Amino acid sequence: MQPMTVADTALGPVKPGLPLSIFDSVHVGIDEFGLPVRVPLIWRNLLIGGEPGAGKSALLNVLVAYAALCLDCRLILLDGKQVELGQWRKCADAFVGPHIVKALALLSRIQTMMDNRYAYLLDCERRKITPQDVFTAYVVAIDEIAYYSATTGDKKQREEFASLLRDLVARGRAVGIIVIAATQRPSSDIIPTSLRDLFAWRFAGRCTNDSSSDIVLGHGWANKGWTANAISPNNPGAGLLIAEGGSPQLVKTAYLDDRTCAAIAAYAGEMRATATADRPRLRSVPSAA
Ligand SMILES: Nc1ncnc2c1ncn2[C@@H]1O[C@H](COP(=O)(O)OP(=O)(O)OP(=O)(O)O)[C@@H](O)[C@H]1O
Repeated sequence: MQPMTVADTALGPVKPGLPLSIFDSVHVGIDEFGLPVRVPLIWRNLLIGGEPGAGKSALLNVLVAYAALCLDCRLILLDGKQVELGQWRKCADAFVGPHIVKALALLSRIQTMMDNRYAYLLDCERRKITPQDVFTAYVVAIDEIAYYSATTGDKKQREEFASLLRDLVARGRAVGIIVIAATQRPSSDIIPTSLRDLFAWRFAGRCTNDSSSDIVLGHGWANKGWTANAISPNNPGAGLLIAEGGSPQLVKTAYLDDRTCAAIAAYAGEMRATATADRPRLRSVPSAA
């Protein structure tokens, strides 16, 4: 089977006739003028915050769908609810549900891989991964940070999760580890400023107040008139997107319903099985929680 192209997926424009690549920008939706909004993910991380029902998982699924169709990218999924990202589990190197011990083991392994990749780059006198590199990028998608960092397990485990996550977000970019994390609890205990500022991209779906919106976007934006609290609760998928150093932009995210996700996941799973049959995978953690 041939790798899927943009014409097949309508997920965003890349070079016609070529498979999707994580080194290209990902179509995430449209702006208030109806123009496409694209986000380059490689060498960056993305934080998604907002109240329940704001459309966080929907955006996460759009991004994971794109990544699943990229043969130059592997998937790691952590989802306390299991069903938000569960459709992509067959495309993923690892899928962890509501299991803090497995989540910690998985993040530790990724941390080791990250250190090894840096050692390799150092030996090569290089600073970051390139499209033709010996190793592929990883998208680490987490639906509900707070589940692992503030809800499940004991205090030590939650703190260890927060610390591993912070390290991956802080150091993973250059070696192709892209963290995309969502939370319905944009509060300072879950997203302290020091962690928030490590995310190059931040999307705030509707938030319950200005302060939650600022916790996702950055301090002071609400005072300047940019608050995700102003987004209608009847408009899921609408939110403010900000890139590091930029200003917020109103976006309505793309949406893939469950059937479409299932179809893309089946296609991507088959494509990956064929393409990566001879490659080692990050398989130490069993694929179900
Ligand atoms: N971009 C979109 N366009 C149209 N509808 C959307 C969009 N995003 C989300 N929705 C609708 O909103 C519903 C809730 O979205 P979603 O599950 O992504 O919210 P959430 O923020 O992840 O909620 P929770 O925090 O409770 O998991 C979806 O089932 C869908 O019907």
